[in-house]
Amino acid sequence: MDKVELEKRVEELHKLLHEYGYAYYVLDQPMVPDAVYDQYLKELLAIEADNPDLIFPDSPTQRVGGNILEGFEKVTHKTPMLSLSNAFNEEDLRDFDRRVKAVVGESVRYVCELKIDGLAISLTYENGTFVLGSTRGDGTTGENITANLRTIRTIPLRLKNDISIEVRGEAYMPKKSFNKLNEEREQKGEDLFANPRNAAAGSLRQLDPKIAASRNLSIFLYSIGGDPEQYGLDSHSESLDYLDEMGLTTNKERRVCQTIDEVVEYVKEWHDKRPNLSYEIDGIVVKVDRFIHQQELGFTAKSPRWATAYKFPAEEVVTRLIDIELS
Ligand SMILES: NC(=O)c1c(N)nc(OC2CCCC2)nc1O[C@@H]1CCC[C@@H]1O
Repeated sequence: MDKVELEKRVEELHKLLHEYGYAYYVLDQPMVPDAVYDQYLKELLAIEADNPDLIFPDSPTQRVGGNILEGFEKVTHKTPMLSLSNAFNEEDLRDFDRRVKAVVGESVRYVCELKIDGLAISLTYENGTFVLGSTRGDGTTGENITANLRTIRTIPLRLKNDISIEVRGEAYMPKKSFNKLNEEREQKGEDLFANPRNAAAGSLRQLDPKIAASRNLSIFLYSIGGDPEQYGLDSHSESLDYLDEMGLTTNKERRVCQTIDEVVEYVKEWHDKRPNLSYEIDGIVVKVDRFIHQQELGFTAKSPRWATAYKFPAEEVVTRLIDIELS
């Protein structure tokens, strides 16, 4: 093939492999057998080996970087990554609802989301390509962990549309991966991670991306940084559907609630269903849905007045650490 035909073939292989990867990792519905995926990947690797100028940052071959970093650069977030006020019981939720209605009136609508117990991160895409990933840090300044985030298969290296957008979410380690990792560490006499959140944070702080790649991390995205209305969106629930359309992963258990009674119902339902989840949650996040209402409510110094986190009590499990000490 001449150069032009090679470029065309590389573009075709990118498109195929991104589509197969999305179906496999995000939808959990493989489109082709692994052997077919591997064969296309091998073809792309061979073309890239002979034509390094055809290696692009969003190539599926560029997920696990080669070199080990010296350290992490600092990243200043364009808009601060806020924290959440807490609610500990039904009364706190109803107080939140009263405070919200005092400002925006009776027609307020909420979105409830599972509160993923992981590490808050930010992803920046330019013209559809993933260019920067960082930790929340202190809310204003985080660490550049792009190389490690590229290894997370549910983070697309290229969006469905060539938009520029910053999105925020929670990177997490599924319970099964956490237990398997601790079993391996126990075999090797290494100290254990206390919980999946620490394991995810520890994995994303590795300077060698190969280690992060081996930890089977995943992610749920839950908000757009900056002004979501620039994408023609009027509410938080719409923005989550928009992220889905872009090929980003959001948590499908979310629910739009027309009243605080429905919110209370959702909280009770997930308090009972929590142990069956394949990942850990530490509560429910309740957000006012319409952006005009969010703007009327505004922020305190560190968290929005239009959102709160209902915290579940710590899960009643005897941790493996105690098991080991007693054995
Ligand atoms: N952990 C979560 O699942 C979660 C969520 N589903 N939604 C938000 O909304 C942000 C945006 C407005 C203020 C907080 N934050 C979440 O986690 C935050 C990140 C930093 C502190 C909380 O853990």
